[in-house]
Amino acid sequence: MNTSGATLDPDEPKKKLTKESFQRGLRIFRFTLPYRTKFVVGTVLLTLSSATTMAFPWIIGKLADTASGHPVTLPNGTIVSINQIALGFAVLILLQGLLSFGRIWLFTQVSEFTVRDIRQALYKKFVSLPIAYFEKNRVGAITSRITSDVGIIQDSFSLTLAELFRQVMTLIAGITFIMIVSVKLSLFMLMTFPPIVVLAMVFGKKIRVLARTTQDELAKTNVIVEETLQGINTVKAFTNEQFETTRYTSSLTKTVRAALKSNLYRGGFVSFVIIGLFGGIVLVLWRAATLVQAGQMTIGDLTQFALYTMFIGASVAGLGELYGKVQSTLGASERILEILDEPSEPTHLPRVAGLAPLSIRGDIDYCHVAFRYPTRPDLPVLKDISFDIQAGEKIALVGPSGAGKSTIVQLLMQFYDLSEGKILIDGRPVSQYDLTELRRHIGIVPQETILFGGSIRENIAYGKIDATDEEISTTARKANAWQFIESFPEGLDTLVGERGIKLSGGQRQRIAIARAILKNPAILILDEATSSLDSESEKLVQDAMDELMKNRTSIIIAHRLSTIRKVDKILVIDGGRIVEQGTHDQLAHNDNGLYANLLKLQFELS
Ligand SMILES: Nc1ncnc2c1ncn2[C@@H]1O[C@H](COP(=O)(O)OP(=O)(O)OP(=O)(O)O)[C@@H](O)[C@H]1O
Repeated sequence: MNTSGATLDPDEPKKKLTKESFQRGLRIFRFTLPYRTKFVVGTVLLTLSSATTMAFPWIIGKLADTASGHPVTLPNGTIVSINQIALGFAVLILLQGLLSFGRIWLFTQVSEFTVRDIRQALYKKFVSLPIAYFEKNRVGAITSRITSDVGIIQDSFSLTLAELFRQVMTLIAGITFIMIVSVKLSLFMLMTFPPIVVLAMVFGKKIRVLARTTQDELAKTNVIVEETLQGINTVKAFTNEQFETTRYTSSLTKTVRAALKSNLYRGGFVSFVIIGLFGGIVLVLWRAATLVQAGQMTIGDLTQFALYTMFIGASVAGLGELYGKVQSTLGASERILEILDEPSEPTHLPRVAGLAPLSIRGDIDYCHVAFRYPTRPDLPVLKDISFDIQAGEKIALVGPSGAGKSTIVQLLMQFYDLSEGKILIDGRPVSQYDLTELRRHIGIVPQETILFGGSIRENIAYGKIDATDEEISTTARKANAWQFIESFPEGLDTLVGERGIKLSGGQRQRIAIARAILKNPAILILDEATSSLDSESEKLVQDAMDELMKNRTSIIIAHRLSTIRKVDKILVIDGGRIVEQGTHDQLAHNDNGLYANLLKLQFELS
């Protein structure tokens, strides 16, 4: 392991090779089933090409014998000349080239198609997992499943498997051949192997531990880069460039120290392999030479023996490396399968055939709802929340930060299961609705509008994927967005930049409103932005929201109390409970009430 980071996987300890992990890991092979014909033909080609390679030392031996006066005689008595052997050799090499090409082409196809299918299955699984899953797992760790883990599987289908197969074949065939050539010499040679293998395993283990330390250190340096670049404004605002550079440098130094230590052992290992392996070969050759001298072996046999011994040596060394790769592959495949086995949300995408489209009036009823987030089970966020909204009514949730307002509306979307109580829509518990159908009828304008990196047109059409241009422009007008869209030279085709950074906050909000208008939901959730806009944008956004709320059941999470004077009912939330409810006028006159206090506070602030 060097510091290139190419094999960086900080969270992923390699799996121990056990029977269970092997069996579990092999389940990834079900993805190759559709391409099994290609896989089988590829394996046949691989077998043949390995067999041709194994014939090389044999032919070279025969050439040496013919040259030294021991020609090959066919069963019918014909003597084979050097030219004929060389011609046969050339044909074999040609064949080997063609077989290798076929094998690589077929295995590449199998690996590319399989990996595409695994990525597809993973992505489909990601988007269908419940929100709670993403809160329990870091997004970086999840995305590395679809990138680095799948990459490891790809390597293993295109290279590792073939290599493993070839090395094992080489080892078996090599040992068989040298046994045929000279049993005595083979036993002598094989005796030198066990000590080398045992020492190599001890070395290998130490190197793995050190390589992992290097990976961990490297991961830490990457975290610093990521953190500081994401928060570059904060770094600059606090003039901490020098501090961060020093922090990064000291982390880099640790990485380099770890990498050097790891590579010291690695270098030692390589020189040990060279000395051990080649030393062994020299020892065997010395023994073989004495046998030739004593007339117990021909020069051809000696040549064959030496070449097969080198093949065996190379395959033993190769298998050591492959062992590590097989471990990584099994680990990666287990992690991928773990995600694929996660239970999805019970959505029905696309729509179930024959299911009548759901129509919703928009009556909402919260009955004694209590809730704790799955990631923080000891913190009751909502306690006994009960209220009802008639279809078409508008209600506002107000209260201090962290009171539980956003949580209340998230539960309506069924992003989490309730801890206690129930929520009814049109008199039916939300849990009984088809999740996809239900969410189709709920629109949301979130506090922080996240736009996707495409054009304004695509971002508005996110509310209705098949919307026509006509519908998009009408909607943009209703959302008070048309004016600024028109002022851009590229109009609807203007690209909004990553997460919409090329637009102002007010413009982003109006796009989000347009999106929601296009979706045309029966129930609407408006999570008011906390950051205030200038009064002109504020008015534009407010008017757009009013347009959006027409004829829909609307829940507004309000931060600016001035915007909710006209709503039918205000619920004041504090500490996960409804502490007051009523119209603006009723609550404003309750002098000791929280609402009246909040109102006073905002008045003073403004
Ligand atoms: N995904 C989450 N996992 C765990 N706890 C959460 C999660 N989201 C919110 N909380 C906690 O739940 C409580 C209520 O949060 P919520 O976002 O509902 O408050 P809010 O009233 O909407 O606040 P604000 O006005 O600041 O948006 C807070 O204590 C918060 O820390």
